[in-house]
Amino acid sequence: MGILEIQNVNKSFGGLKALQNVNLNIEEGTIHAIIGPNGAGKSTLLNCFVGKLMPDTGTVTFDGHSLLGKKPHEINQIGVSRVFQTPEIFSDLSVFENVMIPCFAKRDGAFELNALSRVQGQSDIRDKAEQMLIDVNMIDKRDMIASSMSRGDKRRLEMAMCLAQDPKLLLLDEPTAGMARADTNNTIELLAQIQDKRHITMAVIEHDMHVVFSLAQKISVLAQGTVIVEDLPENIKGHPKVQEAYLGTAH
Ligand SMILES: Nc1ncnc2c1ncn2[C@@H]1O[C@H](COP(=O)(O)OP(=O)(O)OP(=O)(O)O)[C@@H](O)[C@H]1O
Repeated sequence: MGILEIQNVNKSFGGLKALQNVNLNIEEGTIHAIIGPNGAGKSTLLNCFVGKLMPDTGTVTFDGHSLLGKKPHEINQIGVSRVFQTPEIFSDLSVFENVMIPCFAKRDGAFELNALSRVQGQSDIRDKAEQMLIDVNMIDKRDMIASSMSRGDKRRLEMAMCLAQDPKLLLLDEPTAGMARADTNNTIELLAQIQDKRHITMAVIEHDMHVVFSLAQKISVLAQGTVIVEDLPENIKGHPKVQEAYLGTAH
């Protein structure tokens, strides 16, 4: 039994079959990479996990709950958080203020912009925000303004904001896209550290094979809307079907 189970998912856009009979199981506590050439259907699949797209047929079940028909915020509340290519942070706020926002939202079920002004005395929120920053090794940067940080540090901050929601599953959509090598390595280290410490399940869509093979414990390869291979990383590299899928589309 996986924490996320996808069965027989199909999705077409007009005459284009973007997903065809997709089956995928993500085991609890693992990092599972979803790879494949451009246009293979990776983002379409991810969008079916977060309530952005409704499959035409099939089921998507997370921790025993069907995700189909649920709104993105409802999916988030049952424990699924998504990390985008560009870190989603509040640029004008400090690192610490950024992390307090999801702490309030988790505690109160919603966040009001004026909540930050009445943070004095809210020691539970402050303690939690501090812990999140310690967990991502950013406590020394708590007073920095978010916009002034490197891409890798912005990613680190965004991860602290995600962790504040106490997710059971993190969906990462090309988390190192456009990063310099140093920031990419920094992000790999961070994700490995988080998984090691918190055993959060992660599904990662990624083109950078250095990232994929550094992190993934299981890899599903999508091509033309179908999962062509699902296996351990050591069996993926030389797999003839994978090589065929990537021929001419090397990244
Ligand atoms: N909203 C849409 N309307 C029409 N076609 C779409 C839509 N979204 C995706 N597609 C098509 O579905 C197919 C799969 O696209 P998708 O973005 O899921 O692939 P991908 O594997 O994420 O690609 P990439 O690695 O380039 O991001 C592509 O042919 C794409 O053009």
